[in-house]
Amino acid sequence: MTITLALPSKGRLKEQALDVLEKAGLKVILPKDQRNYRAQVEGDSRIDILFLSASEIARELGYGSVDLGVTGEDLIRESLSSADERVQIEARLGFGHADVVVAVPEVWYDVSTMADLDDVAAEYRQRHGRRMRIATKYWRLTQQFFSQMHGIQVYRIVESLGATEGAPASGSADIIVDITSTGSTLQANHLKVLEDGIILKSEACLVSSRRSADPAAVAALAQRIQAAIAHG
Ligand SMILES: Nc1ncnc2c1ncn2[C@@H]1O[C@H](COP(=O)(O)OP(=O)(O)OP(=O)(O)O)[C@@H](O)[C@H]1O
Ligand SMILES: O=P(O)(O)OC[C@H]1O[C@H](OP(=O)(O)OP(=O)(O)O)[C@H](O)[C@@H]1O
Repeated sequence: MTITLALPSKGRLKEQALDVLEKAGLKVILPKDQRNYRAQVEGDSRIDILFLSASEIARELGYGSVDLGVTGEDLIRESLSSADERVQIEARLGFGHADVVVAVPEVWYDVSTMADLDDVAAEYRQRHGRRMRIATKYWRLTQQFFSQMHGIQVYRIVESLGATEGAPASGSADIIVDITSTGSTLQANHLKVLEDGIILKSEACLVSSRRSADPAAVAALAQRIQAAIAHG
């Protein structure tokens, strides 16, 4: 039986994911044709490597169609309901660090906490004739954080698939929930993170599916990678 291990096909997580595997003695033989999304590990035919986008990896782990994968924790928690019942985080990999945060315009001088934002949201309709709008691609994390954790119910999510930080200035939303690492994109767009507005501190993780057909083999492979990380 083979194990399917999914790796990011592009973007910021790809190279470091390959490096981690190499440290564990798993050298991925990259296909000559960049559009071929399958690969093998040198000297080990029991592992099938599949290159997918980081968010697809999260979804496929949830379905159980891949056994093990490397992706951001933000994408795991956003893409899967009851994530902990469907997947297990086997290791935090020490790269791809980024926080999912609530940010508001810097000029909202009276707003520095979620409690302040709750006050604003409550008054918003009266003042502006509509609900406060939040631009994000993180629907699930936003709803959990606002509604369940902070009891804020009066808002509307405006889906944003890119350049989210530009939404308040362009007028398509009032505030945002997005990922930040250096903070420079927020700063350039005159947005500030609320003091208690960190929803999730994310990093790249090695994640296993709880629906795998061969849990013992998956656990053994995960452990091999964990051991390599532990030994630097
Ligand atoms: N500065 C950053 N901005 C965005 N994502 C970051 C940053 N630093 C680390 N990450 C992590 O990288 C992930 C995005 O990875 P990548 O850029 O490869 O994906 P993508 O091309 O946006 O993926 P997809 O096509 O699946 O949406 C984020 O979800 C997060 O876990
Ligand atoms: O805090 P910072 O270091 O400024 O990083 C945060 C920004 O980086 C990402 O966008 P990116 O430009 O990489 O494009 P993306 O939307 O395709 O991820 C992310 O969506 C933020 O906008």
